[in-house]
Amino acid sequence: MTPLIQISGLTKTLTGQGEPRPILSGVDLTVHSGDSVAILGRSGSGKSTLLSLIGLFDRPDGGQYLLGGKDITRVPERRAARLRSEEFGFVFQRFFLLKHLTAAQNVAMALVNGQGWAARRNRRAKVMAALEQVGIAHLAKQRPPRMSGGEQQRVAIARALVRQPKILLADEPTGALDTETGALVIDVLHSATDRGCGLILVTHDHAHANRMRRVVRLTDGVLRPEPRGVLI
Ligand SMILES: Nc1ncnc2c1ncn2[C@@H]1O[C@H](COP(=O)(O)OP(=O)(O)OP(=O)(O)O)[C@@H](O)[C@H]1O
Repeated sequence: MTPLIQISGLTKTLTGQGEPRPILSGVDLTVHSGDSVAILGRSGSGKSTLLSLIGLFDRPDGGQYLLGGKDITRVPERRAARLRSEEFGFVFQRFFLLKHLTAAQNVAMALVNGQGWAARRNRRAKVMAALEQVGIAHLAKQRPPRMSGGEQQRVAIARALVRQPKILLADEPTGALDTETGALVIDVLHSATDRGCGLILVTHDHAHANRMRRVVRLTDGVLRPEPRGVLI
């Protein structure tokens, strides 16, 4: 079966104010439908940089990136924007919810606005299904300031899932949560893979990483498999 994501020899050098810094020097990564991969690595090793390339927020300098078998290594921004919204769901450490909107309204923000009663009914059904999927349908009318951190992150995950993305990219999604709540959020993210979604999780938490099918470590600009049980 064609992999969802097939990355080979990806390179990226970042040019800030100082000298250009090679961050990725030949990353290989293949993700299939229903796969889950945790990316570990010390702070500054380039995990977020890699995720931004996978999520098409930026382009690599070299290597190849195939999405569903199609070469998107140098995709122009217009098509990248469409792919970002149609193929990917994003979850970050910060929840980025609008405080004055309810949970359901926050999730609905991710859907294209359609006019008329049928479009509204369809949108509402999708929103409720996404909230149901993350276990907080009962909080649909609640606003973020009255929700716990874990509940807010689940709203953010529902927002990422409502368009039924093929790939879920999560960058430190438990960074702002306590251990127990974080584990629950990892459960919710992982359950998306049961429906065929591919999940890439960047985390510092070894226990959370160990919940994924595969664990890799970004060191010296390349991804290496992390032996199970040697997570320190
Ligand atoms: N736009 C940029 N220009 C120059 N350097 C950058 C830029 N963005 C990030 N960097 C540097 O690139 C390196 C990799 O950053 P990145 O955020 O990808 O690491 P990370 O592994 O995600 O780190 P952390 O675990 O702390 O989030 C860091 O040293 C960072 O300071």
